Amino acid sequence: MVAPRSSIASATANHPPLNSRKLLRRRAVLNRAFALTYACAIPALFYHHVKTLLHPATAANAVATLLLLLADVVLAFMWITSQSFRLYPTRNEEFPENLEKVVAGTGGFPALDVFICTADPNKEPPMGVVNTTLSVMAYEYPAEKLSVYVSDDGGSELTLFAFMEAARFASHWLPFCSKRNLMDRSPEAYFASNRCGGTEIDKIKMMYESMKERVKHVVEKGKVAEEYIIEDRERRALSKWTDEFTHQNHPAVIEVLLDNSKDRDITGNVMPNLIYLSREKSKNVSHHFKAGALNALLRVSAIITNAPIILTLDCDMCSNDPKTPRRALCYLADPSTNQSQLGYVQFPQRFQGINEGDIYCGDFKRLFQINPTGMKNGPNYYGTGCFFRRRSFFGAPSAMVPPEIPQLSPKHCPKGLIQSERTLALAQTVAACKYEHNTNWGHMVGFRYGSLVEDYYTGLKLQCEGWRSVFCHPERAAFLGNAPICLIDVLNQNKRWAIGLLEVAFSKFGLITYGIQSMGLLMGLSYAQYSFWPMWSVPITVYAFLPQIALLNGLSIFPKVSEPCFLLYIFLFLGAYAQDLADFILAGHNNTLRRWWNDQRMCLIRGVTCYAFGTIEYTLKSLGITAHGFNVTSKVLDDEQSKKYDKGVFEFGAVSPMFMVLAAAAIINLVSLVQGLMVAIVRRSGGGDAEGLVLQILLAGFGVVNSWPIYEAMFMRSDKGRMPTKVTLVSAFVVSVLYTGVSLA
Ligand SMILES: O=c1ccn([C@@H]2O[C@H](COP(=O)(O)OP(=O)(O)O[C@H]3O[C@H](CO)[C@@H](O)[C@H](O)[C@H]3O)[C@@H](O)[C@H]2O)c(=O)[nH]1
Ligand SMILES: [Mn+2]
Repeated sequence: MVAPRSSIASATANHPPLNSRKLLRRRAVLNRAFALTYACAIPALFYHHVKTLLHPATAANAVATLLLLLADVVLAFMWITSQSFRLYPTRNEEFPENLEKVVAGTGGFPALDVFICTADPNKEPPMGVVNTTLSVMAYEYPAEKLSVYVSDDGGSELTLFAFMEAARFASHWLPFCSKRNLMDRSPEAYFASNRCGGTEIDKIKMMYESMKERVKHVVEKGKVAEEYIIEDRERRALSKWTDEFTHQNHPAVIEVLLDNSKDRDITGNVMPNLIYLSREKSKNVSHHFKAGALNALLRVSAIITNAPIILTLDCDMCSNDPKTPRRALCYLADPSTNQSQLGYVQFPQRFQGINEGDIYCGDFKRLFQINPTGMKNGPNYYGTGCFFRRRSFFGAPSAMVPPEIPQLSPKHCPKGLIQSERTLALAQTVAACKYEHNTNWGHMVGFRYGSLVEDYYTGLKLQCEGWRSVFCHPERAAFLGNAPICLIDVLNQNKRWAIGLLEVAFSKFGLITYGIQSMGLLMGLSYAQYSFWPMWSVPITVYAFLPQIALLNGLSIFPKVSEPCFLLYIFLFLGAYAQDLADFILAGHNNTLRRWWNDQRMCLIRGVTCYAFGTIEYTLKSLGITAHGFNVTSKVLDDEQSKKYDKGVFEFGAVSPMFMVLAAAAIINLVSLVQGLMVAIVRRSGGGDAEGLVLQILLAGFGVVNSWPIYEAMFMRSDKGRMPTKVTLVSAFVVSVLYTGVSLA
């Protein structure tokens, strides 16, 4: 990529520009000035802590200061690493209208292989996967260059059946989309916007509904009934599901559902390839979750089409703009950028169906939209919505690591029909579960193994090898996915991320020194910010409990109002919050104050729940005590839950230890606020002063305001989503034990 100096457009004498990259100067200057000021305040805080530690008033004060010091060290570390996202804020722009002219000179559009992963027909309804698939098959891209591969880790005949139906429907749907020049090319999204009228629309809508009905029926029955099977080849494919076939133990299944060398849509036009793959599974062989699925896709697609460009998608990430591949090519096919180093183009994860206030921070704006604009060598990989150069999976830009057989090399040109016996037999071999034994797959080649966040880990390794990336963030979302709408699902997803990030943090590649050496200071810090992300649990937990317990005991642990350090605390707190708010508002897309407030609340909630529990689970796993897997997030939309979510009501309902800690934090903040205010009033009326308690009272007040939905769920609601009584009782008990324990000490 071009260096981020000022605005640089990619035009040369020979062709019009395809992209430009602009440094946001004013924002950069403001961020840098603020960073400098803040950086002076942090040592002052540590000076204050050390001074207190050297002359503590009581033993309790010494312990409290030590814990505060620990919390503040982590906060300072997080602050330093987060600056790496703020010093070079940039904005990229693409000019897809110029693309055709440019690629015409270089042999036309490159072939594109799309990978879609699904893992469980119960949590990921096949109709959802079908919609994602249809939306990308309908891309405005030469159909003879486009192949869509669906990986089914659930090994489910139900999913295969849904795709047989989808292949038939596609022959009507694709010409319908291009004739009407639709933007929404996922049928569900298109019909949901209620466009009725016109016999043609009614006809195709009926066709879609009847397909949906059949798939729904088959999924409900859990079996494909004979009457649903139309062609012989479908019967043959489905007959692979014998009694011995289970999702953990089965041979590889590869079905070419559409073949662009012969299949045509109803208007006689070529259709893209559509290939179903369920890699071989055996209980005794580790399959490396999604990374394993993607590597199987890399190999099988290499044998069949071997396109130089690859798009990876999660099963719920529908295309929302048919021109997206062209946008990605504005970078990947730009003759004026340094082609030999650009590894991937990442689009942000954006979501549909988020409620108005975004109560669970489903948007993850900082992670998916704000931070990537500031990463110097380009964003990390987010697992979905990312266009890769196939070559980037085979070693550094300058030193290719060849695969074990030449047919898998990115340089290889597959010959012959994609359905020839030889091709399919080789594809079957590379989809075998033992195929990777004694090869470089997962380590030097392909998506990387060893972390539950295979996306983050793979991006890190690619960038360490010298690949660069680009963040492409058009106004209209390129893809739209589903965010979980139930608090426990959100927390479990984030817990999985926390565990995966720690797996990277404590590997050789997670070391900050390694990152800095390979990618430079700022990129090293950016990646460190993420891999140590779960450490947020330390300061958040300390600040959620410690000052409050001290307040309950009338113990002052922060400076008095009249001391200069009081202002220091106020500046550090308000400064960080104000900057976060400014970043949020400037990022656009539903940037309301309310959303920001809910976003910061979720940070606090995650701090005492999933980050803390993720750290514990990671530790237990490292000690060999427990094991953990990839717990797929449910994409099923329960009607009642959706309604509640749309109203912005928090959903607790589950008896989870995470909720116990959360409830305990909420209770202790409330109780300590009340007690603190009473103590302050008593002291003042007795002629004394309560200046030393002011910061603690303010903090408890902040905790209480943030905990409002938790109090409601504990004391004011009677619906299924309220906090289970058991959780409330256990946490109240924990708080009283803490209180008595500390007051006795
Ligand atoms: O063994 C597995 C497990 C998962 N998946 C697929 O992986 C995708 C992501 O799974 P999901 O449960 O939706 O996880 P999220 O936490 O929502 O996903 C985020 O985090 C993951 C890493 O934990 C990344 O892989 C994703 O791209 C990223 O969107 C889905 O399409 C699954 O079907 C598989 O193919 N095989
Ligand atoms: Mn997901």
